[in-house]
Amino acid sequence: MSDILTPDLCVIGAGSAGLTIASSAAGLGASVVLIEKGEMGGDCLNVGCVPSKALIAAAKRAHAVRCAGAFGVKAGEMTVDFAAVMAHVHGVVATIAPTDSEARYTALGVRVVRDAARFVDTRTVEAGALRIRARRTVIATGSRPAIPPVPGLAAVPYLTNETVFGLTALPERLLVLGAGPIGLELGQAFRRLGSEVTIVDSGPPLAREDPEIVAHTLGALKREGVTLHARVTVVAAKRVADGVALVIDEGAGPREIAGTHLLIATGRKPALADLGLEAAGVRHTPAGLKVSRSLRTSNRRVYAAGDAAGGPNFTHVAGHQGGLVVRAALFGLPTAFDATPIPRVTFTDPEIATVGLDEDAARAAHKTIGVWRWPFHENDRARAEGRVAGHLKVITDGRGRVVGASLAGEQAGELIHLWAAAVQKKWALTEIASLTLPYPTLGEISRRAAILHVADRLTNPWVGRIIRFVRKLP
Ligand SMILES: Cc1cc2nc3c(=O)[nH]c(=O)nc-3n(C[C@H](O)[C@H](O)[C@H](O)COP(=O)(O)OP(=O)(O)OC[C@H]3O[C@@H](n4cnc5c(N)ncnc54)[C@H](O)[C@@H]3O)c2cc1C
Ligand SMILES: NC(=O)c1ccc[n+]([C@@H]2O[C@H](COP(=O)([O-])OP(=O)(O)OC[C@H]3O[C@@H](n4cnc5c(N)ncnc54)[C@H](O)[C@@H]3O)[C@@H](O)[C@H]2O)c1
Repeated sequence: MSDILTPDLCVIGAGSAGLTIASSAAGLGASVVLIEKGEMGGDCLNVGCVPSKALIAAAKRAHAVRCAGAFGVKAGEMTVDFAAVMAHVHGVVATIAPTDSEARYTALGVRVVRDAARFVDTRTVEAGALRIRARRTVIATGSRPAIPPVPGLAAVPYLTNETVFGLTALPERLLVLGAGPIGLELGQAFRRLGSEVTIVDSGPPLAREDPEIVAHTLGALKREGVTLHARVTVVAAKRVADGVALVIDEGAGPREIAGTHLLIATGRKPALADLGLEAAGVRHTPAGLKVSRSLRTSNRRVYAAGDAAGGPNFTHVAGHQGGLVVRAALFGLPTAFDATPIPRVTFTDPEIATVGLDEDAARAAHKTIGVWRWPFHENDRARAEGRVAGHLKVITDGRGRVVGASLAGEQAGELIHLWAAAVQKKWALTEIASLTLPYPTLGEISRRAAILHVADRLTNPWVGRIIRFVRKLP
């Protein structure tokens, strides 16, 4: 007979969501069982954010060496040692791994079970020889690459984020299917490391972002030699002598583009297979789980968080949702997940960062809006660094409160922090205009955009009247 555990909380999946939930719940004194069938740390640590950003960091160094001549620095002929690049990537993963490890979570008081979990009834989860009958269970099983139904694709070798970081040799000619964050981040990184890169998408690149912002990154990719075919029909995939070919149609009939390797980056699907959701009474569709705003499933004892809950698929969203689930599951407190004020960053060069409403959504939500832009080429630090591509775009409501911001440019992922605070705390743009910020920094871009709004207000006829009145005073 199997052992039965009866904790307060059973968490399935030790990725960003599951780890946040397990550590916070254990820290609050709850008894927690955390079940993981693969690597502790999930996608982000092992095959997602961490290795991709480490690869991007190596590629950035290669690019900096190539561009050094513009600063009067001659570096000689540059070579990339791909094995050493991958050693750096795996080294970064290894340095972070102890934070997410079984040993650390056990020390925090969490019972870690290394096995596949599945529901056997509405309350009980089975993992190997164990049965866990918890007060509340959380599905934090993440997502897997969604493989599109392109004819012939199943018969050709392809990479996904789950295998690309295992490459031991630099792909000579890399085809990337999908121009979302994964396709563009990895496509640019491989190009900088020396691959020929062609990216293909059936829609627009980075469709969720503002096209005027995305344009800066697309310009950089083109200048660096990445070929992009957007809004094309992908007819088929097939094997060719030295690799793989995609048959695409851009309106003039089908034609073949070939590569030595193919990377599929066409989105994600929640990882829900073999979880016994029927036995659990957890309703779901092929698109994912049905969850309420408080992240509760159709079974009142079962919650979901992170990619498994349907996204948006970001580590900080998984962590944020984890916090909400702990509040709801342990304390019965009301919670509601709202994706709008959560920022996101695409780590291309230039980076793209966004928070809140875009211009169209703001127009739909507010009677009047303000749109304020400031370009990087007007910033002294950006000029000194030779990093002048990009601009900031800020959206305000009729009362001058910040409802959204988006930018492409150097360190956009850092610069968005101020705007995330402004959106989340409902600051007026005048508050940012009134800040005194250090010179010369990229962050001054934020204040310059905000000052435009103040200047606009100063053209108000009332301001002239006040000045004329004050003039008359002794
Ligand atoms: C290439 C790439 C780059 C990314 N870059 C970024 C980035 O820069 N910034 C960002 O915010 N986000 C990024 N993301 C997204 C981020 O990785 C995910 O949003 C995040 O990992 C989701 O966390 P999670 O806990 O929901 O799922 P996961 O991290 O996927 O964890 C789920 C865990 O559940 C386990 N599991 C599944 N089923 C079972 C089962 N039946 N029993 C036991 N265990 C199970 C899995 O093995 C896995 O370890 C990136 C993703 C990819 C693919
Ligand atoms: N910097 C980050 O935070 C970061 C980085 C990487 C991934 N992620 C997360 O992971 C998620 C998945 O990333 P992604 O880039 O795989 O997905 P995505 O959904 O963002 O983009 C997929 C792209 O593939 C295209 N596509 C889909 N089917 C296609 C087909 N049959 N033929 C051609 N093109 C097709 C879509 O039009 C889309 O542009 C992201 O949405 C994001 O949430 C985040």
